[in-house]
Amino acid sequence: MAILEAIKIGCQKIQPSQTTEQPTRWLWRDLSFELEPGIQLGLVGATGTGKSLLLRAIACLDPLGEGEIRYLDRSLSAWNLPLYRSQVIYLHQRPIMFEGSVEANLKAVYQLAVNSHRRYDPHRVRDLLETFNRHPEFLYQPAANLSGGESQIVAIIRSLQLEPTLLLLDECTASLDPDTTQKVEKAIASWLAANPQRACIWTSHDPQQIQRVTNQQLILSEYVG
Ligand SMILES: Nc1ncnc2c1ncn2[C@@H]1O[C@H](COP(=O)(O)OP(=O)(O)OP(=O)(O)O)[C@@H](O)[C@H]1O
Repeated sequence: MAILEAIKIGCQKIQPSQTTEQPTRWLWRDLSFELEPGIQLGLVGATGTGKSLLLRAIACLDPLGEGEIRYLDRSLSAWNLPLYRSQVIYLHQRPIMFEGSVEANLKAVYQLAVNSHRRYDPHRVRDLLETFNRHPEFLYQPAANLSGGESQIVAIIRSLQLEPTLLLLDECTASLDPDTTQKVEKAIASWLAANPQRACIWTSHDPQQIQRVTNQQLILSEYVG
């Protein structure tokens, strides 16, 4: 069974002004695809073709104009949203950090009701820190002082510790050097290999990265209708 299925989905482009009479323009339309377990799917398309928007629609952060997305054979509208979001995690290029230390940021997600059955696992976090060559003292750094790249690392660890089923990686290595980027790619590959029911979707402005990490690609192009 596919983890995710998109059926004839479409998203309208936001019009510059609500008052002027303009024909509806679609970023993408009639888009259908399936994501099978074990797949790393690359979303490919020029700037502004709606790659982030598609990831955000899958994460239920932006509405679709038409069509349906199904996760584990159930329409997104039928899912309990917090439960869905505990399994399907969207990683933004510029992650939001909460106040407090790195460790406080990693622990904060367990305060959400949907994660209340899970426990913060310091051993798992230590292993993840090692993956990124970070000393355990990194946990005590104030999150407000982190660089863009360090914030991305914390956001990736924050997500991976929750063992999601589907990761939506929106240019998640954009602020990282090549060595750290490689470490992220390895961490994602290990997470994927640990459970055959997992999958992820990448967007990246680096075509070589898309070639390197993904085994399927979906090309988005402007809808001409
Ligand atoms: N909620 C929304 N509904 C419709 N259109 C949107 C919405 N949010 C942003 N847009 C517009 O959709 C277009 C695509 O934006 P998006 O960020 O998804 O592109 P992208 O392919 O990820 O671009 P890039 O490669 O630059 O990251 C932009 O013109 C943006 O203004």
